[in-house]
Amino acid sequence: MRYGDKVALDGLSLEVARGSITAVLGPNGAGKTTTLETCEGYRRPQSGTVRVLGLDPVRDRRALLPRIGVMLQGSGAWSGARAVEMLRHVASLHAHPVDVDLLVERLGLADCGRTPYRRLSGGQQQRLGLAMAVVGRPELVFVDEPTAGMDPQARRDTWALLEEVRRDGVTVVLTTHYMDEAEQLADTVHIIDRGRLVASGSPTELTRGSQVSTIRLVVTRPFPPGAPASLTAALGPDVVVRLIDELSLVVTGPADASTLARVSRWCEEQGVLPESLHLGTRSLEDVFLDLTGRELAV
Ligand SMILES: Nc1ncnc2c1ncn2[C@@H]1O[C@H](COP(=O)(O)OP(=O)(O)OP(=O)(O)O)[C@@H](O)[C@H]1O
Repeated sequence: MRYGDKVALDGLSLEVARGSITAVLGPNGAGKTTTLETCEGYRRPQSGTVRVLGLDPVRDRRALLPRIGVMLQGSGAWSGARAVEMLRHVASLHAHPVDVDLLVERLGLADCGRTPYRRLSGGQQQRLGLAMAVVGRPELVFVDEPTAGMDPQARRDTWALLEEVRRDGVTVVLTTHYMDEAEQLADTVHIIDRGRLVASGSPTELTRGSQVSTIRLVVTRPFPPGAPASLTAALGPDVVVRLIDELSLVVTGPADASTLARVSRWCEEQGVLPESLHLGTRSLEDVFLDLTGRELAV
């Protein structure tokens, strides 16, 4: 898939199993939205084949549309319409919509039901967009960055709703650049970078099979200058110390109990107070870093 000379998707090949939640994970500009828009029939690829529920999304658009739900980035709603009014209207276009009041309640939109769309907060607009995508009981729903801009509680509510949708037998394809979202929700994750597929599998498949684990250290006050170098010197050459921000860093390597004890001793010597010290396995973010040499969060 190209935009003029710009290659947005390059030989991307992936499948989605019915009834699953599939996450397309990648940094900004990786090609996630283009992938969804191509599946939704908004874009026709210059080469390659796309089938959605066995149909060609461009040629068979009329047959496909009633069977899929789409949540676009930025929703596509009318700015003056009231939230619940708009949802009722979308529901009325479908043969067997879900109960609008229940959906409104479920997504915490009851308090802002009479608010015009343009006055909703970013998170409320996102939730309304999701409600409009699922209200028609689609077989398959595409959701683009469902929790972008939401506070932690709204994110968890959205995750719960997407899991509920999946329990009802609906296939969910979502894009995200939050690895915790993919880890939490997805049965299968496709990691894409610069328009190419770099890895596919369940979160467990992608993160296991390695002796490498991770220590995350969060401190209460900014690290002293030169902290990564001095911690590396204290831990030896087998580990990699990455400063995430002025209050947190990640140690990757044979992160066992003795490394944990040495990190803790280093904190004492440096006069920094740990807020948390967490030993875990590799995250999807680490997998992405291994595969591409770059951070996922950009
Ligand atoms: N209409 C367009 N015209 C030209 N280039 C485009 C257009 N839409 C996207 N691109 C480019 O194609 C590439 C893929 O963009 P896309 O929006 O699919 O990425 P994304 O992974 O969804 O990013 P984000 O997380 O920022 O939404 C990017 O380099 C982007 O700049």
